[in-house]
Amino acid sequence: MLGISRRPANKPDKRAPHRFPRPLDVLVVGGGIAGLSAATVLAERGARVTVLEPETYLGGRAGAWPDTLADGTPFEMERGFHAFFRQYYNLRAWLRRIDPELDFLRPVADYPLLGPDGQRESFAGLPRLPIWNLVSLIRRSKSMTLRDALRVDDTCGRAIMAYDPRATYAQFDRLDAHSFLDRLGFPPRARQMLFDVFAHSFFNPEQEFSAAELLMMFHFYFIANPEGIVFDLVDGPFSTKLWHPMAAVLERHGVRLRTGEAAVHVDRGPDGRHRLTSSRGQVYSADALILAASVPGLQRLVDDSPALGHPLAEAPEDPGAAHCWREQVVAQSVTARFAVWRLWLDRACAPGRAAFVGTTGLGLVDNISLYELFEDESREWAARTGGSVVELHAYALPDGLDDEAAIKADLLRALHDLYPETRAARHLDERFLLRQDCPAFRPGSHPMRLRVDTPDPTLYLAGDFVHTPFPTALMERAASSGILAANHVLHHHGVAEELLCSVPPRGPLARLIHRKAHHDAHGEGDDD
Ligand SMILES: Cc1cc2nc3c(=O)[nH]c(=O)nc-3n(C[C@H](O)[C@H](O)[C@H](O)COP(=O)(O)OP(=O)(O)OC[C@H]3O[C@@H](n4cnc5c(N)ncnc54)[C@H](O)[C@@H]3O)c2cc1C
Repeated sequence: MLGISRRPANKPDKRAPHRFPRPLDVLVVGGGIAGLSAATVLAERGARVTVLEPETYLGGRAGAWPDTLADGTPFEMERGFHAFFRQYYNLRAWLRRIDPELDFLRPVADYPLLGPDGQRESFAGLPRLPIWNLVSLIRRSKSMTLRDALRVDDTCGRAIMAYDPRATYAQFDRLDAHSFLDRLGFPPRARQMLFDVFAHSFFNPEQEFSAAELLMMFHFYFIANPEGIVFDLVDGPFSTKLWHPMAAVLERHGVRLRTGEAAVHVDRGPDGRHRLTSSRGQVYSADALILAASVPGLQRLVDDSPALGHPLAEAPEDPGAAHCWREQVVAQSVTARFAVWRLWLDRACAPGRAAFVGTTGLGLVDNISLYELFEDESREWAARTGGSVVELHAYALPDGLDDEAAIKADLLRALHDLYPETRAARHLDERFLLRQDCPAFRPGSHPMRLRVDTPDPTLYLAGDFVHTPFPTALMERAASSGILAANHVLHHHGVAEELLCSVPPRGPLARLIHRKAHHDAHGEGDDD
């Protein structure tokens, strides 16, 4: 119905060989989701893969490391709570390597949104069919009526239903998400409950976030998502449930995992292959190089490696391509800082609390999760002590707010208001992370967005800041771009690509509204 379903995003050649015909050395820079997914696909096809990761653990921003509580309990601390949405097809297909049934994922029955004055919205029980899920949400929402929905600005309302990878960016990339939502004209309460909370989840402040990128996110998470607006959680620490098993899979395929070792310089060896020097002074040679580092890591490496981006033989028809690519790398940036605060409380939260709630209009806080309700380590600790493990996130922190005590005071106020039973709780332990390493999607930045391929046919990029030719975001973009990078290497050597899947590439009204753009775009799903 309405052409809305999961669909292939590429067409692997079934007649092509499945494995590399000759040995191929590949270096992957970065041990996050993007780098590890690229490494898996290439190693499965017979490439000799080495992964370099400066941290002592794998997983990047979804990583976890060992720590010990004040009471002596060992635990794994993470970069923060992560939601695994059902339409993360490529991430899930990759994670099936560690467990074909994905038994480590636990469905979340509901994730309420809480706002000021006791406002509450819920995603439970919505129809799975796209558009009707949104209509039902609006119909039952207390913050708006259907009449309000019919009063929204025509152009902006249509844009939500008509995402198109060309037309949407052409029309809305230079506008910021805040101005777009102003123009949309939702009643202020509904805007706060249904839109602001969503926009904030991508770490970028609304005023500094491309409206086109926000529209792509609406499309990916709501309008074209055939799985329903639901997600799953990992039932244990990411290290034990995801990255240790994934490391075992990779090592079985012969991948060399080099943690605690960063890439610091890349040039060409006398044989014309990539020659990479690591922070430990090791030198690695490779036929292909995949850079799956964070934005600052990529920029540092490119800055310190003047040869990067230049193919062995410069294409005569495009002699400045490497220079332009290097400028594109410089143009990337990270967005505002965010805070993650995990607390071990000496008493339980009230029965009936949700594992995760999104929040809006309550100060800095964006969400609260109760770890003992879904994560085995915290469940055991809570059962033993009678306590509770609470994590609070605050994204897109205002410029200049870097006082840890002030951020904590604000978060605590919200926790006490929403969960009054925590007011009397003692903090038995805590961990506070203040970071700035999520990519910025500034208004007008789309033309400078990096792609997986580069001017050098042996050099590829991956990461959640890299453009993919079908709708993706966050972890799904990291995994998809990693597999795309691997696919480029496979294709270059005549080997069959890995299948990728996607939600529909365009919104339900896109054909009607952007008929010309659609005709120009030829096949489904590829706007390149
Ligand atoms: C608090 C928080 C909550 C989140 N919640 C969600 C969520 O609910 N759902 C969701 O989908 N996503 C969520 N995300 C986003 C998600 O974590 C990222 O989109 C994803 O992990 C990005 O993966 P990546 O591989 O692209 O980048 P990264 O994870 O950043 O990996 C890049 C790696 O490169 C390494 N590196 C850097 N420099 C070098 C170098 N010179 N040499 C070698 N390696 C280098 C880094 O150490 C890092 O490990 C969240 C992120 C955070 C921080």
